[in-house]
Amino acid sequence: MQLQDLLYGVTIKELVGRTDREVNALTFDSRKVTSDDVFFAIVGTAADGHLFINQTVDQGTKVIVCENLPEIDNFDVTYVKVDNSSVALGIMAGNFYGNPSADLKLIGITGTNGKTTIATILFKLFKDLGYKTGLLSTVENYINDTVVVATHTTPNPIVLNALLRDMVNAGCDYCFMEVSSHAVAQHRIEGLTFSGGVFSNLTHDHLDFHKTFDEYLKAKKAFFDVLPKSAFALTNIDDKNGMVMLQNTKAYKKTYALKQLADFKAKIIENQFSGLHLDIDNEDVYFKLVGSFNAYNLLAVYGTAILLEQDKLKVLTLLSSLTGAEGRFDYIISTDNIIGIVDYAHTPDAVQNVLSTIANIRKGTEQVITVIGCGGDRDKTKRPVMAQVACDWSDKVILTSDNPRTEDPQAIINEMEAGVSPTNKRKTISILDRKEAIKTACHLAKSGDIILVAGKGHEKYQEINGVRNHFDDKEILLEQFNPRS
Ligand SMILES: CC(=O)N[C@H]1[C@@H](OP(=O)(O)OP(=O)(O)OC[C@H]2O[C@@H](n3ccc(=O)[nH]c3=O)[C@H](O)[C@@H]2O)O[C@H](CO)[C@@H](O)[C@@H]1O[C@H](C)C(=O)N[C@@H](C)C(=O)N[C@H](CCC(=O)O)C(=O)O
Ligand SMILES: Nc1ncnc2c1ncn2[C@@H]1O[C@H](COP(=O)(O)OP(=O)(O)OP(=O)(O)O)[C@@H](O)[C@H]1O
Ligand SMILES: N[C@H](CCC[C@H](N)C(=O)O)C(=O)O
Ligand SMILES: [Mg+2]
Repeated sequence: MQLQDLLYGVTIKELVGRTDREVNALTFDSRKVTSDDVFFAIVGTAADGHLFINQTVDQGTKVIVCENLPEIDNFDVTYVKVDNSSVALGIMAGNFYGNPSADLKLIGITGTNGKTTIATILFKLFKDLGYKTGLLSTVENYINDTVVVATHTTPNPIVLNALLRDMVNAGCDYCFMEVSSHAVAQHRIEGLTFSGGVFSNLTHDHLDFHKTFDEYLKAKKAFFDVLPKSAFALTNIDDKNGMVMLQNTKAYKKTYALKQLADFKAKIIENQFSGLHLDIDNEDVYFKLVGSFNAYNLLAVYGTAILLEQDKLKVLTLLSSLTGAEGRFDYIISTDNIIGIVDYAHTPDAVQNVLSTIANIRKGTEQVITVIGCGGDRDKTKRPVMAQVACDWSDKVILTSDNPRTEDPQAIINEMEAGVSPTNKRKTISILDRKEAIKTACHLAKSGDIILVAGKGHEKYQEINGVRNHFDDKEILLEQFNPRS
C-alpha cells in the first residue's frame, strides 16, 4: 500500500520526506521491524518508543510516525509528526486493512465485569440465529468457526484490524468485541466504526493504571462518546454510572434495568444452581446461567439482539439453552457431593456477586470455602478489599497466589491479609502454592459444602516472573473430586 493512502484521515503536524512509497507492514515494536515497515514511536508505560527510532532506521524502516522528530541524517526515510502516535496507529491500521469495521456490524461491550460473558453469549446467539459472526474476547477470539488465541481483552489496533479483516473476508455479518478501559485509554479502538455499544457496570479495578475512579470512568465513557449517530448506546441504569455513560453520546440511547423502569426490563423469579428463571420483557423464560449478575448480562444480550432487529421469541428461545463463557461460575460436583465452582471474579464487586449468589442459593447448613489470590503488577488497592469481601461471605478463606508476575507472592498475600478484620482472622489461612491451597480446600470440605476457586477462571497458566507455567483451577478440582458430572 502507498504511504499517501495509508495516511488518509491522519492529522499531520509535520512531514519530512516522500509519501509516494510502498509500505509492507506496520509495527510499534523495534524488536519486530523488518524493512519497508512503518514504525510508530509510542510513549508507553514502561518505555518511550522514540528512543528506538534510529535503531529501526538502521534495520531498514522507511517510515517513522512519531510525536517528536529526531535529528534527521537519513533523507531516504519519511518522518510523519503527529500529536499522538497511538491515534495515528489506530487510523492507519484501519486504512491498511481496508477499514473492515465499516463492512460488518461491530458491537463493543465495556464495563468492569460482564464483558466476556455478554460478548460470548451474543456471539453464540447470533451464530445460532444463522449469522456468520466474530468474537474478540479475553478468553478467545473467533472468526466464525475458527478460533484464534487471545493475548489481550482488546488487541492492539494492528491485530484488531487484521482480525476484523479476516472476519469480513470470511463473510461475517457481526462482530462482538470487548472494549477494555486500557484499550480506550491507549487508543486501540481509534478509527473503528461501531454499530453499537453496551455498558455493563463500573466498580473498583485497574486503579494502578487509571489512578482515580474518575479517570477510569472517563476511559469507559470515552468509548460511548465516540459512538456515531447511527449506532445504539445501551446502558445498565441500575449501575450508578449508567446514565453518565449516555451524557455526551451521539448514538441513540437505550437502557436496561432490573430495579427500575427501562427500555429492557427483567425480574428474577428464581435463582438456583440449575439456572435463572426470569420474567424478561413480559416473557417467562428459564436460563442456564446462574446468579443475579447474570440476569443483567442476559438482559444486555437480549436488548442488544432486539436493537439489532432480531425476533424477540426466537432470541429468547435460543438464549434459554445457551451456556456462558468458560471459567465463569463453572461448577462440578464431587462423588461426595461437594460443589466446586471456578469463577473469574478478580475484583471486589465480582467476588461479592459470586459469593452472594452462592449465599442466596445454598441450602443453609453447608459451609462455603473460598480460595482466592490477587494478581501481581496490578491494582494493589483492591487486594485488602477482595480479602475482606471473601471473608464476609465465606466460612473459610484460603489466601493464595494468582499470577504474581514480577511481585513477591508472599508480599501480595500480606497485603490481602491486611484487609481482614480481627473477627474474620480466624476464618483465614494463607497457603502460597495455589495447587496446595485448592487441595486443602478439598480436604476441608464435607458433603454438601461449596468451594469457590476465584480469580483465574478460564486461565490455563500461573504467571511468575514473565513465565507462564501450566495451571488450571478446574483441572485440579477435577483431580481431587472424581466428578459425578
Ligand atoms: C499496561 C499496558 O496496557 N501495556 C500495554 C502497552 O504497553 P506499554 O505502553 O506499556 O509499552 P512499553 O513497554 O512502555 O513500550 C512503549 C513502546 O515502546 C516500544 N518498545 C519498547 C521496547 C523496545 O525495545 N522497543 C520498542 O519499540 C513498545 O513496543 C511500545 O510501543 O501496549 C502494548 C502493545 O499494545 C501492550 O501489549 C501492553 O499490554 C500489556 C502486556 C498488558 O499486560 N496489558 C494489560 C494490563 C491490558 O491491556 N489489559 C486489558 C484488559 C483489562 C481488563 O479490562 O481487565 C486488555 O485489554 O487486555
Ligand atoms: N454483570 C456482572 N456484574 C458483576 N459481576 C459480574 C457480572 N458478570 C460477571 N461478573 C463476575 O465477574 C467475573 C468476570 O466476568 P467476565 O469475564 O464476563 O467480565 P469481564 O468484564 O470480561 O472481565 P475482564 O475485564 O477481566 O475481561 C465473573 O467471573 C463473575 O464473577
Ligand atoms: N484482565 C485482568 C485479568 C485479571 C485476572 C487475574 N487472574 C490476575 O492475574 O490478576 C487483568 O489483566 O488485570
Ligand atoms: Mg473480559
